[in-house]
Amino acid sequence: MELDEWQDPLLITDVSSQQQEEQQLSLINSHKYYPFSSLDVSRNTLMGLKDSTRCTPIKIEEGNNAENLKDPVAESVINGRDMLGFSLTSPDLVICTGSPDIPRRSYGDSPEFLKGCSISLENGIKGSEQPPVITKDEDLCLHFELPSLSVPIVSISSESGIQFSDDKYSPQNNSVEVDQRLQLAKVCHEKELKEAKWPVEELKRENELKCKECAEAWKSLKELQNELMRKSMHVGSLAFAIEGQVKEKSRWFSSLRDLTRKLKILKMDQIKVSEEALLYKQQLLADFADMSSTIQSKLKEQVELHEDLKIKFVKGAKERKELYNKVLDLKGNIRVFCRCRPLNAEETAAGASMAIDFEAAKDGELTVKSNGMSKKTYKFDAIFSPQADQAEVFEDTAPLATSVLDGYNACIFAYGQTGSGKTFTMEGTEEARGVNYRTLEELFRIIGERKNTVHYEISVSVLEVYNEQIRDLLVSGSQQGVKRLEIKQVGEGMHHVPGLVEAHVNNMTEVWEALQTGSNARAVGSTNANEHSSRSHCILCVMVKGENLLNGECTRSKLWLIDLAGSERIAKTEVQGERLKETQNINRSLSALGDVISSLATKSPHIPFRNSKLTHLLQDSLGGDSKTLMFVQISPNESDLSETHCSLNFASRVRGIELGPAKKQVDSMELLKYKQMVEKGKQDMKNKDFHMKKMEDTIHGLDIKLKEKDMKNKNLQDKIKELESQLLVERKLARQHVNSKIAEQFQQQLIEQQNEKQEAAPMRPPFANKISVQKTYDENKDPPINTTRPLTENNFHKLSMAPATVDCPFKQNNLTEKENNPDIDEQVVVPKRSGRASMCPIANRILPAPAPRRNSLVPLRYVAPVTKFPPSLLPLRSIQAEETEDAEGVDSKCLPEPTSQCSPKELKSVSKKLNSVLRRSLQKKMQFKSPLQQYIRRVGVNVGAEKVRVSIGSRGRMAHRTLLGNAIRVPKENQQKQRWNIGTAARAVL
Ligand SMILES: Nc1ncnc2c1ncn2[C@@H]1O[C@H](COP(=O)(O)OP(=O)(O)OP(=O)(O)O)[C@@H](O)[C@H]1O
Repeated sequence: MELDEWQDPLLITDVSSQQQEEQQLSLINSHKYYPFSSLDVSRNTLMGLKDSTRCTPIKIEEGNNAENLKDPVAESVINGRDMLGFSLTSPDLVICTGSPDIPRRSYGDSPEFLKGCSISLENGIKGSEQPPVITKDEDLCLHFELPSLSVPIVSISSESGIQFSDDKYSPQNNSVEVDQRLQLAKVCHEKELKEAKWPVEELKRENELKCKECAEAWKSLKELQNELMRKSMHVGSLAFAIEGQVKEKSRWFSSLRDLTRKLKILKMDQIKVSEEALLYKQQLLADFADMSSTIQSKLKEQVELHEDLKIKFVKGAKERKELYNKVLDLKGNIRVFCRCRPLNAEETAAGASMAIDFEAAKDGELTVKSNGMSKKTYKFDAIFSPQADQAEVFEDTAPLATSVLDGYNACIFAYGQTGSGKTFTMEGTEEARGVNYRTLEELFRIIGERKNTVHYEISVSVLEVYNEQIRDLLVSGSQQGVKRLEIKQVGEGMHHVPGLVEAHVNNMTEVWEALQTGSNARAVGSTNANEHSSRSHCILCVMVKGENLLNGECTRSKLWLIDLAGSERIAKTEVQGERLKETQNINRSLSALGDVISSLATKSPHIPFRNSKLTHLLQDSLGGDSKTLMFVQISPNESDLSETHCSLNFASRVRGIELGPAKKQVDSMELLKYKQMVEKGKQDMKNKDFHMKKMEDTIHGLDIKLKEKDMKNKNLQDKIKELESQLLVERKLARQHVNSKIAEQFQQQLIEQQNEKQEAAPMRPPFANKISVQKTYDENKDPPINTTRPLTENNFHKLSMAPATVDCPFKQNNLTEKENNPDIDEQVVVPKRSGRASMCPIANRILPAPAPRRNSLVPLRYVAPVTKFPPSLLPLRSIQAEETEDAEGVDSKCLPEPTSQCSPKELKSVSKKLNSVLRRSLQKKMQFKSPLQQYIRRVGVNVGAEKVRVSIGSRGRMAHRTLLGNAIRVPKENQQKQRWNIGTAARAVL
């Protein structure tokens, strides 16, 4: 038989020859085609593989049998290769086949497949009652030729079934029938044995698969356990965060408590301060009234006292003036001081001798030598020797300045021969100021002393009488002579020169400038007697306006300071021309002065004042209402004795003149007095108003302070209210956040549970239908896998993931209502849906009993459900006992109701409600910006972990924690059993 004939259909007609076998093997090795493998008759094993494109040839080797060949076949099957295998052992023909059209798993069903197609040689080779099912479309004709066993070639066809290909193999023709029958019997036994082993093998195989599935389940269980651990750790972290929030909350509460305490203290202080301010205000008003009356009375007394003092002062001043004037009057109306100049250098050089004796000068007497005659003694008011300086001279002159400021007219003039020192005495030099300067200086000094009582105005005029003409020396030279100055009488006993410049002076600097101006403009000339002889009468008029601030008395007085021109003998001085004329005018005016003095001395009814300009100007001073002082200047030189005697005689006559009492020059005194009194009254009223205003300002300031304190208190109260409202809002937000977190976890668990179910359905065979397998395990004493063991070993039960944990999300509005209305009775809320995620894929989800409302994140204690889970599918079975024991301390009202009490319809509705609550919770969570961010931003105010209500704020009560409703404090022993410490607030477990 050619090998090519085997290709299609494959047919082994003679496999007995070694040559053919080798050829087949060679063909197999060459992969050209694949026969039904080789045939090893001695070993009664035949294995063939078909379909060169999809089957892997299996070489039959010595020792292989059908059982041994199972593994490679199985391996081949596992590798996904379709095969068609046959196994023939003993005379029985056992056909194990598979085709590309038969699924791989049908391999295990091959006995079913071959049922009815077994061939027994014992009662003759015949076909089965039902031909083998070969689903391949094409006819498959298999021919087995077993020459060694004289096994007929079997042809298997989809149409005809098994047929013997040759009649020579019929039983009738078999020569070794007995042996074969024995062998066939043996084979039959073996076949039966094999058939008995086959299910065992299948069961083993299935056992292995189940083991693998169990391993996978164990692995998934491990993963679930790890996931559960992660969740637990996450819950722990959440609890830790909540603990932090609780601490933060307690800190807030403590700070709020401090603020409340401080506010209370501030309120008390404010009330105290308000009361004090009110008392102070009332006292102040009373004091103010008392003080005002006291001030009024004191003021009145002071005013009266002031008036008395003023009157007394005025009276005293008046008396002083009168006394002083009386003294002056006693001393004489015209006082005469005699001053002798020292010998000048020329005279000293010429050997002139002193003609005047000043031994009795202190007594006002001097003795003058006379030519061949006895000495003559003159008596004057004061005698100043050549050694007397300017200050000493002015010392006795100063009282006149006081009289001028008191309102009296005064006149000081210097008389004497030329060169005797008149100008020196009146004007002086820069180093030695004269009477003019010193008198004005004294005036300003006294004005300074009296500035609080009397207001003075000083003005000066400087003029000269030169050649019987009045010249204003304060007018510049170009304007001199433009206007003729005349003396006019402006009132009784008052003469004035209209047009005369009156320079207002406020200090000595201005006085000095005016004096210098006048001195520079004065007409001087050189004579034999004096190099700088004054050729005119120089007059400094000081006008004083005084206003007594106390009594309003006004005075207007004048002080005449006159430096007369020097009298001289024309023959002696030998003047001529203009100087002669000047001298004549000077002598004429001095003669007129002498006449006036004589008239005054003789009390003539007519006083020839108007005989000269000089006497006309001095009329007010010499007329009787003035105080007059004359300096008679004399020369000590013997050669000037005659002039000295003339001067002293003239002075003696002047000294004898009685001018009468001086008259005070009062100016509109009454009117000014009343005016001053009105002003004084106004000033007093102003002072009183000022004091009243000051008092009102003080009261107003106190009122402002009181209002500020009220405002501060109000602000503090507003802040506390704001903090309270903020705390309430944050507590609500935090509670919503926690609830949404729990709802999210629960939803996640449900989703994972559903996913696990969906994944487990196609992958796993129906375990429920394989209970028999379990029994097989029991029979084989193969210990089943205890799925609860890992959980027990890990002590997972202590995490207490109780079913009631998922009950938190529902009734969120009730939480808020209850939070805001703690008086509402706690109502037992039927959970919408409760349950736990089952870790067993084939276990039905069993709804737990309705749990009470949950307000805490603390994992609730596990309560054993009434519904019994299959023992092998309850990994928490060992936990239940412990948790039940732990739950003994919990109020029985808090325990969930048995599930058996809920009908399926109720459970369905509860489940729907729970889903809706979860969905709303998730939606709320989605609407939140970020609860964690809010928590971080709001510095962690914890809420929800405990039903706590804190009363703070305006009532001033101390904040305290109050357990509401059915909140129960867990004993410390049970708290310590908990592995998680989630703060004080979490100890209240519902
Ligand atoms: N008491 C004195 N001590 C020192 N020197 C004096 C004194 N009196 C006058 N003399 C000097 O004598 C000189 C003449 O004085 P003064 O010019 O004052 O005289 P007089 O009387 O004003 O002369 P006349 O009338 O010509 O103006 C001056 O140089 C002056 O310094």
